[in-house]
Formats: sequence, structure tokens, C-alpha cells
Amino acid sequence: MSGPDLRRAAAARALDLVEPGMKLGLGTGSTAAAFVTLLGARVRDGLDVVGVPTSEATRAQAEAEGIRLATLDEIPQLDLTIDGADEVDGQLRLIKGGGAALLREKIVAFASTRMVVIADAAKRVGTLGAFPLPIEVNPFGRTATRIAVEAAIARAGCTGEVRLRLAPDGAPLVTDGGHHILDAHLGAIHDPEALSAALWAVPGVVEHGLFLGLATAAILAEDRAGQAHVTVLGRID
Ligand SMILES: O=C[C@H](O)[C@H](O)[C@H](O)COP(=O)(O)O
Repeated sequence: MSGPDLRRAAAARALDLVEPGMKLGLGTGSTAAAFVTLLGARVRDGLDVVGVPTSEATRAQAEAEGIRLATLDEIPQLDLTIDGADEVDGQLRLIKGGGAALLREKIVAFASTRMVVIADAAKRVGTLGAFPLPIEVNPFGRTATRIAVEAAIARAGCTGEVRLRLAPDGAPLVTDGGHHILDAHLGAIHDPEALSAALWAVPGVVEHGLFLGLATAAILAEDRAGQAHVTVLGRID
């Protein structure tokens, strides 16, 4: 069973949570895209929902699917956000931002009553940090910010290298919000709360990819004897 099949299985389970009239946060990435595709089919069958996209990429996809969209200024409180993740641990703590959408994703998740993560079960980890932690920074003073970020990481008891994320053309990647991304290759984050607080103390850090206390459930899909098997962590109702 391929990755796309597993992503679709997790997305299909999440679609069961959607009810008519819901205000939805629409995540970013390949798994969230699978959900938007399935949601689009339901909308064309008559389901009435409104979505707030977490990236320009998701906005374009959702528009093409015919999903009614709004901004968080028009709808500041959402019922449910469905989004992917790069890592999820047993306490539903996440690393997100592999697709550089972490800032809007976190704003939308924070504005949602429920955030349900959908992912290939391979994203489940015992300890966060094998996936490089994305840290979104203002381009102004980026080198000074990077040095301060490295010091904050050390203060939080982590070690590793911090690298500027580049776009395919070799220039610094620019997020939807006009910022840059530093990827912290840490290996293991034993105290995510301490690292989050340390990063927040650095001026120039706009957001980081640790999502702590935001996800209410995770739907994880894995291959069992050629069939997609879905496991739910947390409360799905
Ligand atoms: O910035 C991107 C997001 O946080 C994605 O949700 C995350 O990278 C997971 O993406 P995918 O479902 O493609 O693995």
C-alpha cells in the first residue's frame, strides 16, 4: 500500500467528522491536499461548509475544488481544522512546517475548537526532533536572529545545526508571509515546551513548528497486510 493510499485513508476518516454548516480550517501539504480533494467531491454533492486555507497553495486547490472560502477576519472561530504533520508524539505534540506553512497553520489551528491531524503512521515518533524543526524568521537581521536562535536551542538543552532553507533556485525560501525559514537539525527534542519558550524569547522569530497543546486528535494510517488500517490518538468527537 503506497503513501498516497495511506494519506487518502487518513483523509477519508477525517471527512467523517465534517458536518453541514461547519467552519473548517484547511491544512497544507500532501495529506491535507488529499482531504481537500475528498471534501471537494462532497461539496459538489451538496455539502455546505466554509473553509479557511492555511496557505496560498491550499487556497488555490480549494478554489479549484469549488469549496467556499473565507478569511479568519470574516470567521475568527472555526469548528474543526484538518491538517497534516511532519511528526506527532504520544502527547499529540507536533512538528509542522515541512511545507513552510507553519505560521498560518498555527494561527488557524489556534482559532479552531478542534484540530485533527491526518498522517501516515510513520510520522508517529517517541521523541520529536528527527525531523528538522522549522523556525520562521523575519528577513531583517536574519544572521543575528540565527545566532540568537542557536543560543536559545542550547539553553533548551538541544544540540544541532541550524540551516537556512533554500528554494529550488538557491535563493532563501520565502514563506506566504514574506519570511524566511531556519531548519534546526536537532535529532531529539527532549523538552519541547522549554525549546518553544526559548525560541519565543528571540526577537525576529515569527513562529516555530512545535505545535504544543493544539492537536485534539490524530488519525494515523498504516499498511496492515495490504489494507489501510487507521488508528486514532486522542478524542475525535
Ligand atoms: O508546512 C507544511 C505543513 O506543516 C504540512 O502539514 C506538513 O509538512 C506535512 O506535510 P505532508 O502531509 O505532505 O507530509
